[in-house]
Formats: sequence, C-alpha cells, structure tokens
Amino acid sequence: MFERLVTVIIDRHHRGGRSVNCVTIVRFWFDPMSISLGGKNVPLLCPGLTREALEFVAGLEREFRRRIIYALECRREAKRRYNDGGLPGFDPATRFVREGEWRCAAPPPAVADRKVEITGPVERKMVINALNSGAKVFMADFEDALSPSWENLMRGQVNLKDAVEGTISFHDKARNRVYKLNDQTAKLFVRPRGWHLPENHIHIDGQPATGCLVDFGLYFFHNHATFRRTQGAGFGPFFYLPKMEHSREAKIWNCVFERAEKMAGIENGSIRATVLIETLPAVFQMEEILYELRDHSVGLNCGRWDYIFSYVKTFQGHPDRLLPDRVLVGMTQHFMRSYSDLLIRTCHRRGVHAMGGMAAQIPIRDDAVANEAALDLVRKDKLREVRAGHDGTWAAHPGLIPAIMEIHKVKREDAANLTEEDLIQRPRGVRTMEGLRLNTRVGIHYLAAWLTGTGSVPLYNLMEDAATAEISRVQNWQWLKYGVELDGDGLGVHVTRELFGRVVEEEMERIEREVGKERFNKGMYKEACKIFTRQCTAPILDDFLTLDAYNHIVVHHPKGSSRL
Ligand SMILES: CC(=O)SCCNC(=O)CCNC(=O)[C@H](O)C(C)(C)COP(=O)(O)OP(=O)(O)OC[C@H]1O[C@@H](n2cnc3c(N)ncnc32)[C@H](O)[C@@H]1OP(=O)(O)O
Ligand SMILES: O=CC(=O)O
Ligand SMILES: [Mg+2]
Repeated sequence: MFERLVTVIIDRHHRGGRSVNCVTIVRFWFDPMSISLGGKNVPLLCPGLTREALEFVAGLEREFRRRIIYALECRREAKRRYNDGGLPGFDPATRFVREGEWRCAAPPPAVADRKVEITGPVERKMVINALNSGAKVFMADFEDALSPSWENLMRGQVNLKDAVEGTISFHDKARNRVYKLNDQTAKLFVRPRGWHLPENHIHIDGQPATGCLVDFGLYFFHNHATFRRTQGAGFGPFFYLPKMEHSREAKIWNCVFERAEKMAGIENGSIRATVLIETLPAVFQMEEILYELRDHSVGLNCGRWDYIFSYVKTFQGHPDRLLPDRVLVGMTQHFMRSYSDLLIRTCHRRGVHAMGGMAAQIPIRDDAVANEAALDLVRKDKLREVRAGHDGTWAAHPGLIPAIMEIHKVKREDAANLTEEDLIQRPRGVRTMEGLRLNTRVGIHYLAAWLTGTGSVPLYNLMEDAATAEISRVQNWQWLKYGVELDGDGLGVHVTRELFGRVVEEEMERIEREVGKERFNKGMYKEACKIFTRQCTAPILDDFLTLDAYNHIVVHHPKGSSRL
C-alpha cells in the first residue's frame, strides 16, 4: 500500500507579473490514468484530486492558516492555565451572547427528522450499508472512525462522490455479492478531521495542509451542486464538526463555509453543520459556538467519548479529579448528565437539534443471550437520551437501528439551573487492576488496527475508535502519573511503572493468544505496543494519540513527478 503514496505540492510562482499556482504531484497513488473533464483528458490520481479542487483547498489554506495556528496556540495557552490549577468556566466577556435573544437559522426540511443517525468510516461497502440502513442520517467519517492514511482518505473521497451521485456500488468477490443503493437512503453528513491534524501528503507553500480543510475542500468542491439537487432539497452539503474547544474555532469554520458558498455561487446559509460538543472547554462555549455558526448550524451533538477523554486531558494537572475505571464513566455520572442536559437546553433555546451520542455496544453474532443484553443496554441508553430531551441519536451498527427506532419521544421540560460545578463534578467509582489491563489491551489492539488502515474495530463486543481508545491511553497515563491506588479489587496496589511494565508484557501475551501467532507476527502489535507504552509513560501528556501515530502512516516516495 505504501509503495504508491503521493505528495502534492502547491506553490505560488510569479509569471509575467501574475501570481499562479504550481501544482506538482510527486508519484502516483493509483497507476496513472485519466478522465475526461469538459471534453479534455485530465491526468488523474483519483476523482478528488483535480487541479481545480486542489487550488480551492490551497485557497482555503492560505486564507485560514494563520487563524488556525492562532486557535491552536490559544488551546495551548488554556492548557497551561488548567495545568496551573485553573478550572474551565463560562467566559464573562461573552455573557451578552449567552443572555441575548437570538436564534439559529431554521433547520432545512431535508434534515428535519434526525431520530437515528448511523456513523461509520468512509469505506465503500460501509458507505452503501449505512446509506441503506434505514437511519435518517449517515455521518460519513474522516475522523474518529478512520485511520487517515492517504489511501483511505482518497478512496473515501471517491466513495462519497459516487454516493452523492447515486452510482456507488461494490462487488464483494469472496461472497459474490453486489452492493447498491436502495431507493430510500439516509441523508449524508460528512465529518472532516479536527483542526489539529495535518495532511502531510499535501504541501501548500512549503507547509503541510490542514487535514480538515483537505477533507472539507475536496468533498465540497466535487459534490456541492449534485448534493443540493439530489439530497439537500436546495441546501447542503451537510457536515459534522469535531473536537473544537472554543467558539473562535467555530468562527473559522463559519468563514470557511462563507468562502466555499461564494466560490460555488450559492446562498449564505446553504451549508449546514452540527458541532460535536466533545471537549470539556467547549461545554462552556456552546452558546457562543452556535452564535458564530448561527446561519450554518443544524445543532450540537454529545460526543461523549471524546468528552471523557477531554475531561482527563483538561484535568491532567489535577490529581483530585482522577477517573474511575473506564467502564464506570457513562452518561449517568453527574458531570456527563449535566453536559447532556445543558446541550439540550442550549439547542432548544436557539432552535436547533440536540443530538445524543454513541452507545458503544454492537450486536454479538454468536451469542444470543449476550446479544440481547447488549441490545438492552443500547435501548436503555437511548431511552435515557430521549427522556432527557434529545431530538435524535447515534447508532454504531445497522443492527441497532430497529431497536432505536422503536423508542419514542417523551415530553419533558429542559433542565434548568446547571452550574459550572455540575459540569465538572468529580466522577465517582473505583479503580481496578482489570481496568488497567483492559485499557492496555484495548489501546494496543486499537492502535495496531489503526496503523494498518482500520480506524474503527469491534473489541470485546464493543465499538472502539480513536475517541474510545484515547480514554484508555489518558487514563493509564493519569493513573501512572499519580501512582493511584487500585481500590476496587481489594489488592491495594499502586500503579507504578514496574507494575505497568508487567501488565503490558502480560497483555501482549494475551493479545497474541487472542489473535493467533501468525496474525500477531504479521500485524503491527509490537509497534502499537511501543507507541502506546511511550504515550502512557510520557512525562508530559501527548495531546492526541493519533498525532504521534500519524507519523507512522505517512511515507513519501518522491520518485518521479508530474504537473497538473
Ligand atoms: C466516538 C465516535 O466518534 S462514534 C462514531 C465513530 N465510530 C463509528 O462510526 C463506528 C461505526 N461502526 C463500525 O465501524 C462497525 O460497526 C464496527 C467496526 C464497530 C463493527 O463492524 P463489523 O465487525 O464489520 O460488524 P459486523 O461484522 O457485525 O457487520 C455486519 C454488517 O454490518 C455492516 N456494518 C457494521 N457497522 C456498520 C456501520 N457503522 N455502517 C455501515 N455498515 C456497517 C458491516 O459492513 C457488515 O456488512 P455486510 O454484512 O454487508 O458484510
Ligand atoms: O465523536 C464522538 C465521540 O463520542 O467522541
Ligand atoms: Mg469524537
């Protein structure tokens, strides 16, 4: 796979007093081929990488790069404050936004009903299955569920283009099964990567491009017109926006949307996006985020897994706020319930959808009793969400959709009087050796999959993706840093580097037994173990697991080049 990677270099050159883009493609990803565009044969890497689309991405990068760098520096500044003992809270400077009377633009009719949304990576068969699943919306994911190898990203762009055009098909040769779209399909939302991830295969003016601008730019450029005609009833395309920490980041997205709308010659407010509230700082910025995106918003979503990860990250310097075992941190913890309640109240006050999050259970094929128990947990979680007032929710697997569809909305007054203390209240529960072991096993298993191109996997009957794996990593880091006592199993053991070293060794042996010697040796388990162990024991917590791991999936082979 790595043999055919490509680098795209976009630079400005001055010719005859004019500034022009020079787009250089270093080495082909696919074997060189061409398509006919406007009667001309155009060299092509994949339908997402035309010169015009790349120039659009370069334009976005040039306009917004400095603001993105500034926003990321502000994140670091906030982190320094929290690490020095500060707590996140509501910003007195934007009280006027929180107290003002304003509403977001009305949701477009095409997405008025979002009762159940399915999510999944932009993988070809899954895109078709998800669109056919019976869910109202499909969120196609370049983020938590995708390992952002160049090949995955480019294939994802091709898959989405074919999906929007309605021509997507897939032939599973092993099962001799052909997949095609049904007449009725879910509405497509696309989730680009977060602001922090670079795209190292595209260099613009000497710097790697911003990953999310590549995902957004290529998808928007190639699909906006078809999407609005066939899916959005005049609106769209639709997006999910992940991992923001402050409304200044939402403002950048709003400006990106305005620029894209202008380029496409479509009305302001055509593009619509739901923002995931999945970082602790962002929970104090929900009103401000909606305000910045008020012409482009279709709601907020409880990204619960990244939110838990962010709770640990934000409080990395606060030993009085340690998390119990990962399995005990669910939506019934006070701080989690308060977050969902405040999100619902905020969205309803501003006239947009308050979307629930993802239950991690997935169907268990070979055990009917365990399967029923898993379905029951999903039903309970979804029932809790609708009772709380959510307007829709997420499903990780098509097999869960019928059960979720059956759950009906119950009228309830939105919660009131939620305080800063409610939102950061210390989680309750015990810590156990099994918790440490499970974190370690899941973290290594997941990273090994991610390094070989798979970003969401079933592990121990649960869905695991980048967000859930992050919890395992930061929790181990936190327990090690503070030498916590494992108080839940009566052993009274403290987590030390020595103990962790032994746990890693033993869990690697268990992983080898689970996957078999051959797969273990052929896979990337040893590399995954090295990365995971380094991150868990690092003196300073890495911001993201995937930033470090990304370096392992970027390989350049600068042999031969061609100009577009
Ligand atoms: C924290 C967050 O960000 S949550 C959002 C991001 N995470 C996700 O989107 C995860 C989505 N879910 C998945 O990726 C998958 O369900 C997994 C990896 C957890 C399990 O996948 P599998 O092991 O393939 O499940 P399983 O074997 O039961 O699949 C049965 C069928 O359902 C399909 N399927 C499973 N999940 C999905 C999905 N989310 N979307 C579309 N199709 C799906 C499979 O492709 C398979 O199709 P087939 O019968 O035609 O071959
Ligand atoms: O993106 C969703 C999450 O829970 O994280
Ligand atoms: Mg997330």
